Amino acid sequence: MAVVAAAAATGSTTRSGGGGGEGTRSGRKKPPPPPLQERVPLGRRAAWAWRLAGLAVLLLLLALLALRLLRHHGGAGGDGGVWRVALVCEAWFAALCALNVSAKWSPVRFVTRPENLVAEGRTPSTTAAEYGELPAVDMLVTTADPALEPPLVTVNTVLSLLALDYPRAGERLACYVSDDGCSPLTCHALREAAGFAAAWVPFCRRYGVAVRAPFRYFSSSSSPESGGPADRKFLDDWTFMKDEYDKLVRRIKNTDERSLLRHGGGEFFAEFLNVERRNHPTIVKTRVSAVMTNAPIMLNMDCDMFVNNPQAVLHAMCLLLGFDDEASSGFVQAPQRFYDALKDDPFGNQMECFFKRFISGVQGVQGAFYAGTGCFHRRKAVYGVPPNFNGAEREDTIGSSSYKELHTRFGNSEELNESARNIIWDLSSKPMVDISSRIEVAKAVSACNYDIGTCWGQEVGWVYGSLTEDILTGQRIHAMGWRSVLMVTEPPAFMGSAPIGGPACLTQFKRWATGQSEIIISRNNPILATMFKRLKFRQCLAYLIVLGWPLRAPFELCYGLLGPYCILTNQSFLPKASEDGFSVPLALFISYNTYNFMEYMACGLSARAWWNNHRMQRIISVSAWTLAFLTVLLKSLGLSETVFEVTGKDKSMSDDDDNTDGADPGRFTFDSSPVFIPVTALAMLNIVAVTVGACRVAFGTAEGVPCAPGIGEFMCCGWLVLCFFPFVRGIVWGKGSYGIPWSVKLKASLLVAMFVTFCKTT
Ligand SMILES: O=c1ccn([C@@H]2O[C@H](COP(=O)(O)OP(=O)(O)O[C@H]3O[C@H](CO)[C@@H](O)[C@H](O)[C@H]3O)[C@@H](O)[C@H]2O)c(=O)[nH]1
Repeated sequence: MAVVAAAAATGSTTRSGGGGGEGTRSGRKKPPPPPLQERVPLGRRAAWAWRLAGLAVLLLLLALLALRLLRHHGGAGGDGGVWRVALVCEAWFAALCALNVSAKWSPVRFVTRPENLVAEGRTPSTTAAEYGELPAVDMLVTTADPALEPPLVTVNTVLSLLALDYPRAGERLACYVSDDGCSPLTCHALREAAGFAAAWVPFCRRYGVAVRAPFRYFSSSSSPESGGPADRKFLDDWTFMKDEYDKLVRRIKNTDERSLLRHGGGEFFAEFLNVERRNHPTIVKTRVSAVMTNAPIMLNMDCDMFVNNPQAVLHAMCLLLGFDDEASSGFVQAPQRFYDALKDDPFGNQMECFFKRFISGVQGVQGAFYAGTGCFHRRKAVYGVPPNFNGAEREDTIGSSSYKELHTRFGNSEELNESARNIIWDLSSKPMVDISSRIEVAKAVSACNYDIGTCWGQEVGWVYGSLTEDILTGQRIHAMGWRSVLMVTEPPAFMGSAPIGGPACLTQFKRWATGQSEIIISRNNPILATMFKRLKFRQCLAYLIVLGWPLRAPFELCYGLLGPYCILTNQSFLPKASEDGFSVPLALFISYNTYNFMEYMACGLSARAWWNNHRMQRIISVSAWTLAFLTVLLKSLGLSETVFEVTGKDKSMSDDDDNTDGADPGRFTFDSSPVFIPVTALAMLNIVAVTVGACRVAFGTAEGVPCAPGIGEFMCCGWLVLCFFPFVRGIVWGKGSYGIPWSVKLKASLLVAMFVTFCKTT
């Protein structure tokens, strides 16, 4: 792992201590300060309408379960076996639905008032001192692979962070970049960017630039809007900055990695070159920044997430400082938003409805989940300190039990222990005169074996043991008794790139699901955290929904197989149209989809976005979640290991010629990965089943064999064929990356043949 520590905006290498104060307070009586945030619950009527709609779907699911229990022989044409399988799957769906109703029961949002951070009577544009003592923030950017994450992407993120609006930003904001790829190119690019930042940051602040990632700023208009002589200076500055940025881009692109290695990649890079790459989040995000700047607040960013709202930190401060009780905001998470997002979310990965409906609901319980990027943490929460920890334990003198405890928790570095003590007991640290004097200490604490015999990775720092370390770490913070807040701003605080294309999207979903299953089967699962710690019961239920994604795979797969199985074996698992019970599954199908559709409408999304997300849910559960489920099963048997496959970021930024392939970026693409086999097989199977069923309807009666499956089974198969349409197209007429490779088709056909044989023998 390589670490580059970049001093903040003005290039200053000094900073004051990170006092976590809530502004200066004088002794004389003053009216209460204006609020920094406002809690806005959903209107009563709207809230009840959603609750009742959710309950209606749940009741219909329960009615279907009751129907199955009453008619356990499966009605006409059923052998009872398929009804029992359907009963188990539907019981699972009902449980999930109940969890969802609970999670969305009391949605809340918070409105932030950064203008009130300024002392009364002043305008937001006044000098830094008028903001009082706002806490320092360490901003931590991670990158891992210079090929998948071009250095220019990281550079833009860093530049946008350095240019944030914050009082005394030069002293109070520090930016760290960790590179698990140990790339000299990334290191070199950052050093080049540091020079550019010296001009870029003042330019952004002087002209109030809205988006401070240069690639976005300069791409939004080919020339600045100017209205006359008054803008002449701006025009000159703009042209200068554009030229400088173009030069920076050229310098970064034209750098040859070998020559960098020959001539040495810079002293910081050399210093950290030998540090092992593993468990980057805890090592770099917490330990290195702790011994250097030790800000009480930490902002975590993926390398492709640039600042889209220059006041993002001020908004976050409203939520970190604006509650009477610090426990209300252990961390503040901004929703993930994506720039140049494809229209109507064809890959179902923009998660707008998820954040607006589900996370807003969870916010009414114990708070938003930690989503890995765009999150402001209190450092003490990351250190595993419970909220309002008071100082009965303040005996921090050498030799006392708390001193020994610090060593056990944080390891043997005196500097790290001192910084931890300052954070835990809210003491202000001495100003850091020269952060470069801490290089040796930083190297010592960044060693992977520094963890041994300490609580790092378990009770302190980011938690090890899952590919989704973000959810796990957030859950641990909640289990300490902290709450969290979703920070919704206009414009959105941060923006990143969402992967496009089938392989990248399904790989990401598979990785997430693998990490989630790792949590659920471990001793870190939310049920234990509720039983033995302070995770609220309903928050635990909300965690179970998300962590249980991969566990849904076997149920969805079984349910998806029931339709074809019944048609192929001439049975039914749903009541016939002529039977009384038919109205129950029909009403369920209509009400579930209407409820879901209305959620998308309420979020201001299109009908197409709803359909794309619905379709992708079916595809993901059968493909990515099924594979994740199997991966974790093999891992728990000791037969395989899980690996973090990094998501490719926006290459168009650094590789202009690379983007010629994407004629239709919204169209599903394929490769020979095993993740495509299950859906391909299921798509084929459903087509076979519908064809066989149609033949039986047409010719079966003439031969005296009545057709047992009814309209329900045909609808199930037809619906799945519609959901899997991108695969059907890929099987039948897709060309190049739009077509499913023969190897996948062959393996899928083999599975279909096996299933049909199985149907024949039963
Ligand atoms: O060994 C590694 C692997 C990844 N990363 C960085 O981690 C971040 C997230 O990786 P990415 O491949 O972009 O994963 P995503 O699925 O897009 O990220 C989401 O999911 C991750 C796992 O839950 C979280 O860590 C992220 O913050 C969250 O945005 C990126 O900046 C990477 O450079 C490393 O630093 N070291």
